[in-house]
Amino acid sequence: MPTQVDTLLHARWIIPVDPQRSVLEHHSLAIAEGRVLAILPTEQARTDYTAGHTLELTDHAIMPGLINAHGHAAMSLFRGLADDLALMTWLQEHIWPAEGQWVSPDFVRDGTRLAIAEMLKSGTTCFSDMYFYPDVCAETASELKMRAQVCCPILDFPTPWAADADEGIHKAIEVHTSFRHNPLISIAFGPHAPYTVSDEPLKKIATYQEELQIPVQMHVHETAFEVSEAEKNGARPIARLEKLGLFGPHFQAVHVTQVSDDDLKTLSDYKVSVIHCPESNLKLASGFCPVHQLQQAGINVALGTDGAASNNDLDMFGEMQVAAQLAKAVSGDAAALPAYEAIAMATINGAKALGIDKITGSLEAGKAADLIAVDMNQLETLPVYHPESQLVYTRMADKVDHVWVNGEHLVRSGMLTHIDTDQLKLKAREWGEKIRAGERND
Ligand SMILES: CSC[C@H]1O[C@@H](n2cnc3c(O)ncnc32)[C@H](O)[C@@H]1O
Ligand SMILES: [Zn+2]
Repeated sequence: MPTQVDTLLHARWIIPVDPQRSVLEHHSLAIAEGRVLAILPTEQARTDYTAGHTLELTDHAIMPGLINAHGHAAMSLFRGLADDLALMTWLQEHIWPAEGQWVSPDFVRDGTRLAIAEMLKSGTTCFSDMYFYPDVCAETASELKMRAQVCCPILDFPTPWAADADEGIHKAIEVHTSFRHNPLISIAFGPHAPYTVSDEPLKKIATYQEELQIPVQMHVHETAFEVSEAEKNGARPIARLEKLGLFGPHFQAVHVTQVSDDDLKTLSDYKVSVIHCPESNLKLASGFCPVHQLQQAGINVALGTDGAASNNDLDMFGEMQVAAQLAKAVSGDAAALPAYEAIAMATINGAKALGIDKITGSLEAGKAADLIAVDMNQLETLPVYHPESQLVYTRMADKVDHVWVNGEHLVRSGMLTHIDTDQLKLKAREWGEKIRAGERND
């Protein structure tokens, strides 16, 4: 008797992102109760399983859903507001004033919805966020059935979310408590950067991290300016964070464009993950993350888009392509970051960084059914010798036909099944008009 499952997918290729780096041809994937039940040859699957829903994906590659390991989802409403500027000018003269004027729970809800729709449609099934009103972000992700790590912002100075760092820490613990039992959401501390959070709150975060097992994500060594200014005050940020007791496998260092030999050893010794955001680093002229060097030191490197205000999209396929190309240019080695490794960075390495690799990040029996099907039957993808290469080196975000998160079919034939995109566009235009006119109506 064949086993009854919820969904059966017969695919031309499956890229499970397993340690063997296998690409399976003419295989099928069975989904039951939100999880991957089995991956097996299609011929066998047709006799072993029956399903409520069956899809013949004859021209498709199935792979794990992409994990966007760093971003600021609600900033999608600031997309294109301030372009062609260096990080500190962009932040201090444009973005922080705009955030002071516009950020509210409604702004975060509308911006996060817009971002989630964009991410899902382009194959992202899990994102990490760091923004004000993280409770609203977590609620929105959960409502839209998207997996997320939500990092609660902590800064020394007043923001729309908290008066100071102590209040930020206190509120982070409250948000952690509220979402502790949500299967799609995990909560992290989000101390913004070494130059915006002083030693005392950082020590408190280290203590609470250990006690409550809450991960920590922070912008670290984003620019040479950040590092040289910190050195004038006594220490490089990585050395300072180590001394404050913040480092461990739970720590996610975003950007890391500057690394000395000592920095490299510290990150590797403490098993810190690095989140590489190549497009944002290029656009803000922040520097180049030495991915090849980090990987050779055994450091886990994941990928993120950063916010749409510094990118200007949330397309993880684009991020894989730029990461692979940039690694070759920076190291002078065309073998640096081959396509397969770019895919691993955008999937299993992201899951490892976020501490959810037992749940997602690869296609294995027992893991959540977080996966995507990409149409390879396109003028710019044919013929297909190595599907991984096509997925990384050509434009693929608009070829994502199907997306499942936790077994829920959220994108079907390129269309979001549960989100009204016309409504989202209307809201985005309304915010754009208000922000352009500079008028606030609460
Ligand atoms: C703590 S809430 C997030 C805070 O970070 C700002 N931000 C967005 N992108 C970057 C970046 O690349 N480096 C540093 N800070 C960034 C965002 O505007 C919020 O204020
Ligand atoms: Zn960022």
